Amino acid sequence: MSGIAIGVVGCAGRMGRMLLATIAATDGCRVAGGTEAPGNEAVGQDLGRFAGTTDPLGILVGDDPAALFDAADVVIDFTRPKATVTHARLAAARGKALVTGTTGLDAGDEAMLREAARCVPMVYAPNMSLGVTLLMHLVEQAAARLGPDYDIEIVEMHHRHKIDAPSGTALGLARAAARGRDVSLDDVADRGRDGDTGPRRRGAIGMAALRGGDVIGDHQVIFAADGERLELGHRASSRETFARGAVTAAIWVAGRAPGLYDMRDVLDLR
Ligand SMILES: NC(=O)C1=CN([C@@H]2O[C@H](COP(=O)(O)OP(=O)(O)OC[C@H]3O[C@@H](n4cnc5c(N)ncnc54)[C@H](OP(=O)(O)O)[C@@H]3O)[C@@H](O)[C@H]2O)C=CC1
Ligand SMILES: O=C(O)C1=N[C@H](C(=O)O)C[C@H](O)C1
Repeated sequence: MSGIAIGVVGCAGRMGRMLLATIAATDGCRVAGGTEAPGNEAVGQDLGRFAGTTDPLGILVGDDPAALFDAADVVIDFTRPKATVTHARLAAARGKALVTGTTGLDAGDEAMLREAARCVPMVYAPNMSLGVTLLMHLVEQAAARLGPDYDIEIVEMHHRHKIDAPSGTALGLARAAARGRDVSLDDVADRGRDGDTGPRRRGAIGMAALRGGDVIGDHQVIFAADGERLELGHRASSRETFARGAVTAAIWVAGRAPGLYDMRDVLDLR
């Protein structure tokens, strides 16, 4: 069979299903298989059910990620932080490329990803859409030009099922703004205000998270000064935009040198 063989871990999830459908519809690649954790009711069912194809794909959902890594050239992971760390270790052990869009990883999880990426190529990005990748670039430039008289606030809204806050994208945008100002985000982040907060700290980068309904992903970055406000934003109206970015990343990363890449590398926006 021809084309890059792409496996999907977490293939029955919201992004997993969209990824299967996108791989099946994209020239130059094919579905190598998919997994869910042992005990998940999707295990043993035909992948076509989750890809939304009219015909079965003839591949069953598995629960053994090592077998999937062996069958694939690249694996895409949109799961949970601890599962992502396991998958990154497996990628390194099996010598296969990994694309991961999972958010909510802590500093230790990210250190594990960097370690695994010493052995294999890996793309890790909190938002795989072209629009958000460009937005991060624009936010960095705006933050560099406007300086600390412009208070930076980031507002995000997502569906009621989302389990991490602020979103990975909001943190990525905050990091981009901090880069633009040449400061460390850890020193200036203000991740949610409540109660007797006192006045705003000069130079702080604020983040606020809203949750509700079926919102796929809205992000707004506000630069508020005396007399004016600049607002840069993005609204995702379909998960397809993330899936297309992830499949583009999978095709791009296959056969690259080991290293930890992000969507700026994939889309040549460095
Ligand atoms: N970078 C980007 O562009 C985007 C990133 N995301 C991120 O992707 C992640 C997933 O989002 P979403 O698809 O909405 O979430 P879902 O909960 O719908 O999907 C996650 C899937 O992974 C499964 N899973 C959990 N643990 C394992 C494991 N060990 N092995 C295999 N499968 C496992 C879950 O199963 P179970 O339900 O049984 O736990 C579930 O089916 C989140 O972190 C989200 O923030 C989302 C959209 C875009
Ligand atoms: O959980 C989601 O749905 C999304 N998560 C990502 C994030 O945390 O930034 C990206 C996207 O906004 C959808």
